[in-house]
Amino acid sequence: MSFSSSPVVSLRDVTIYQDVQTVLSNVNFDVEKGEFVYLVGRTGSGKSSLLKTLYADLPLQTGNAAVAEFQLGKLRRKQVPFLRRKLGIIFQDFQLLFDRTVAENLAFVLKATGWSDKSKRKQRISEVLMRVGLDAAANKMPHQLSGGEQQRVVVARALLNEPVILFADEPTGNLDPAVADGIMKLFQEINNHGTAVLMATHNYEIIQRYPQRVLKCENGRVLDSKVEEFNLVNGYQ
Ligand SMILES: Nc1ncnc2c1ncn2[C@@H]1O[C@H](COP(=O)(O)OP(=O)(O)OP(=O)(O)O)[C@@H](O)[C@H]1O
Repeated sequence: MSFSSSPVVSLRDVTIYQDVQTVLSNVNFDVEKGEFVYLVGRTGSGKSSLLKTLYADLPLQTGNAAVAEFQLGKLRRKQVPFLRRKLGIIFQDFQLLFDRTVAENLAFVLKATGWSDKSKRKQRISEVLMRVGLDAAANKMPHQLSGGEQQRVVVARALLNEPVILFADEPTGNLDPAVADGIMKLFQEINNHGTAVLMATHNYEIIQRYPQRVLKCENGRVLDSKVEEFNLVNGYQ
């Protein structure tokens, strides 16, 4: 049995590309188990490209990176679903299936990730919906829910397989401040239960209200508040 304490994310001398364009270079950082880290930077600075590389949507071409104990440089296409099962991924646009109920949206993911027992699926769906405060919404269609409630369903979906880390790209982007705050509280609670979070955001107020370590994409580099001081304020446009 192994009780590994290796970081959930570890990058060494990584270059992030979009096609042949270099977006970020010399990227070096770790995210430890249970850590909460923000990712900031102006629009186009490379936040989404970095996240996409971490969940193997963009290939790792240069440097070494490990995520949830998978070496990204050596990852074959057929291994990608196994990596993704260890991750929770949350986008700004909700990407729910609008022709299915909330429970069916969640069941779809469970079936695709090997949950063959129907009663276990049902049980897990009710657990995650309870966790995000939406246990009464299982049989509703997504369009019957508010934007904030839809985002909670997305968070519930990301929690289905008990991920070691949540990657969230602007999860509060389209939400009004009070609803965004509710989503942040949910993230904090999930983090307090041991899931690491790496969250890209343009929302300076949220970082002020819930201060955590910050990684900042700037001029093709990633700065880390853990190792150096930098100006936070100009990373949000
Ligand atoms: N699919 C793509 N094909 C080619 N270039 C892309 C693609 N997506 C992004 N880029 C380019 O890569 C660079 C980084 O973009 P990225 O989306 O990672 O930035 P970001 O920091 O997430 O921006 P935003 O805050 O606006 O989401 C930009 O120059 C962008 O134009």
